[in-house]
Amino acid sequence: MATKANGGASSLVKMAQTAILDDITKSVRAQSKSATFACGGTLQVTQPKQGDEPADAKTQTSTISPVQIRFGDESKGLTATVPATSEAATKNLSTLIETCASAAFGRGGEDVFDETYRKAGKLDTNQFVTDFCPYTTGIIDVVAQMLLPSIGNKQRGIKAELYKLNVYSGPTGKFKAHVDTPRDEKQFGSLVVCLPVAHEGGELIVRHEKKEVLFDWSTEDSNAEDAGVKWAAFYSDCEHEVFEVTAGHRITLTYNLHATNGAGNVVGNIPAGLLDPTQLPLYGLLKSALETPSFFSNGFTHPQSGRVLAMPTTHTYAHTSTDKELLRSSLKGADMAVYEVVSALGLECKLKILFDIEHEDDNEKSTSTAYMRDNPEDIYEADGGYTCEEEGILAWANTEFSRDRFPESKVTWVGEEKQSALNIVLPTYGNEASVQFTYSYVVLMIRIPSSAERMQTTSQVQEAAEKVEKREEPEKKKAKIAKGTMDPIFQGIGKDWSLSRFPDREGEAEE
Ligand SMILES: O=C(O)CCC(=O)C(=O)O
Ligand SMILES: [Fe+2]
Repeated sequence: MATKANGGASSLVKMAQTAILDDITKSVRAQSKSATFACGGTLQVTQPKQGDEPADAKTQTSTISPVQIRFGDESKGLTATVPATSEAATKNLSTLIETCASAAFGRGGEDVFDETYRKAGKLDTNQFVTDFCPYTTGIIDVVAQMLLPSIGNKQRGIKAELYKLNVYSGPTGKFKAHVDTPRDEKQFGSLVVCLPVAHEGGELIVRHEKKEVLFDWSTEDSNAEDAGVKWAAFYSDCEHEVFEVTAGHRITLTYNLHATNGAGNVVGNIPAGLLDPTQLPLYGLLKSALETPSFFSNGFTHPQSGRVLAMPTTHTYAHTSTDKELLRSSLKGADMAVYEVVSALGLECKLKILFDIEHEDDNEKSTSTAYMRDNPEDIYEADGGYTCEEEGILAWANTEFSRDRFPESKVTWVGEEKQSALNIVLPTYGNEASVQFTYSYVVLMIRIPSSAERMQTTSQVQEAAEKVEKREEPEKKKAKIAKGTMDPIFQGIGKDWSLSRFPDREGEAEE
């Protein structure tokens, strides 16, 4: 009987445990957002000792030097250093607090001052500078990983924009429940950094659905071991509130967090002007080639005339089976340069994934063929019995094909890596099409129009440019000439290029 009772109790415990685990699993799986809508931490502050070695970039630690805030009118600037460790530092900190104007908040699209709702002081970013940097401290990397989970295998980046310095002072400093107003559609979150200054109360609470997280940064002694720089980041649309500061001063730096494409995902999405492809050495080389009439002059006798340059990439790429956009945006180094340059020159450029498959022919002789595919999963359909008799340049843009199906009259392979590129496929996928990630080289398929087509385009472009130039005022024109004296054609490896680099194989093979 006793055993049975015990058994009953233990199965009840088990049931309860299972229910809790179920809840946890559901909460995690339901939505990443509800599982992690806020995160935070502490950076310990150490006073630099004389003769200290500068921090080693490799050993990123959560320890930082005291934070400095420089403020004040021109030629009357002061520096407040926190934690304040001297009388002079405490005096400057008091001046900083006095300098802060009342902070408003938005209500119905207007800035409102209502101390029952928000009682705080503020400095705008044109009134102070600080040496605190959320990037070098590692905060931004943590936030990116916690709050901006990758889409597919695409990890986005964060632009943290310093917004205000705020002071919530005792006994009644506060900010009642609100959500932050996004300043553009890329703003996804807010970061609050609380400086080591003694205060009581002033907890930050962040709510999402029925969950809430409390950040209590109060400290009696800003030099105490558990003091330090505290931070919290959360999605802007989560309601949050700063409880009353009952004593001391709670001083914060706030940042608006914007999502960016992140390193590794920028190709094809670079904001205008940020990267100038005409400054890349390859630009001059390719531009002067295109301007040379004998460079692939006749093209291919089809309405979609021209020639395709097939350029295997110098790096391998991890890619999912479905997202072609992702593949383009993650091109790196030299491959990225090629893509940006050919796009800047108005050439069409498609990406094909390069696979190498071993076949056994009728005589059991093993051969290997490079297949170019849009989709890694297609490889399984292609393996064995694959024919592509009909395929050719007409379909280059849209269909899969194998390298050996392209006579040199249509496609020219470029790049020294091509042999090894064709031999290397890192088969991280097994024999099941369900495995999502593969690594492979990619081929940049660049369509070079015939020289006639090129000349037409150039003269159209020139005509349009001349028309614009005629309309320009003389001053503007002068400035333009002065700036443009250094033609990119004559820069970098453009100088070394010669026609002999393009043997006249084209002539032989032309149809
Ligand atoms: O100081 C804080 O913890 C939050 C401040 C805040 O919510 C804001 O500035 O919008
Ligand atoms: Fe807020």
